Amino acid sequence: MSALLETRSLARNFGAVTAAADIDVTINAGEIVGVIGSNGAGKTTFINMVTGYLAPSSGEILFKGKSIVGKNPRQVMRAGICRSFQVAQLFPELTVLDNVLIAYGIMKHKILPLMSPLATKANIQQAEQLLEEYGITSYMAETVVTLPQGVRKLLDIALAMLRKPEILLLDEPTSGVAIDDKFDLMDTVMRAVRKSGAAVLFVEHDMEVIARYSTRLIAFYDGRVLADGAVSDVMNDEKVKELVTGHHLDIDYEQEVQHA
Ligand SMILES: Nc1ncnc2c1ncn2[C@@H]1O[C@H](COP(=O)(O)OP(=O)(O)OP(=O)(O)O)[C@@H](O)[C@H]1O
Repeated sequence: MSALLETRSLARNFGAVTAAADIDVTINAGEIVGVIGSNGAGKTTFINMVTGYLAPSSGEILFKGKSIVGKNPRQVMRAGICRSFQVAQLFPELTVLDNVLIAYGIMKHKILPLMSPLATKANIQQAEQLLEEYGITSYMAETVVTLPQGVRKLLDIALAMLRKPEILLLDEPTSGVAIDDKFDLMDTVMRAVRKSGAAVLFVEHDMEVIARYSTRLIAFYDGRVLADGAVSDVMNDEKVKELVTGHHLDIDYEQEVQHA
């Protein structure tokens, strides 16, 4: 079976700073790949390169066997790779409904159709369905700026899922979300992901979230892949413990994964 996404010797420098070096990562259909790494390890740089927001200095990115290096973010998105951001990319002064309608408008017409109305009955119905799937219908009339962080994150991810991507890349989906709400948010996202069949790569600092939802784990350190494999193997890797997670954690990763 050929990989859905494959990077080969992917690298990116910013002047003298090596943000990514020699990154060989493969994602297969249906995988839920967690990514960990301390601040500055290169996780966002990796996502930015794969989604066309940042040009690699060298290396290759293959999606279903074809190079996507040089494609812009919109082309990558249309090809089937969508993403969310550490800080949700939404129109903060507009309502949740308006944000969804604009996303639909851009998706259907490629550019925002200024002359044709977005708020048609059919579009609103579709938007309501989407918001219902993510459990945020009650926020429909609220402006984004007033939303709790978890709802913003869900909305951002819901909009990324609109295009029915084959791969969804999530950059810290639970950052800034209250501890009690993290699992609810991830349960909602994973339910939608399972329904769509998309593969997921998600960057996450919360090890309990990683342990519960990942089917595989990659640890980044200093712009490189330090370890890649089964969650329990990576978490028990001595280098990962020393350089990424520290020795203090006491989570039974086997148990967590089995019960996710
Ligand atoms: N636009 C940029 N210009 C200069 N240096 C950058 C730029 N973007 C990232 N870097 C540097 O590249 C390295 C990797 O950064 P990156 O944001 O990918 O790390 P990260 O693992 O996502 O960190 P965090 O967990 O803090 O988000 C860091 O040293 C960072 O300072």
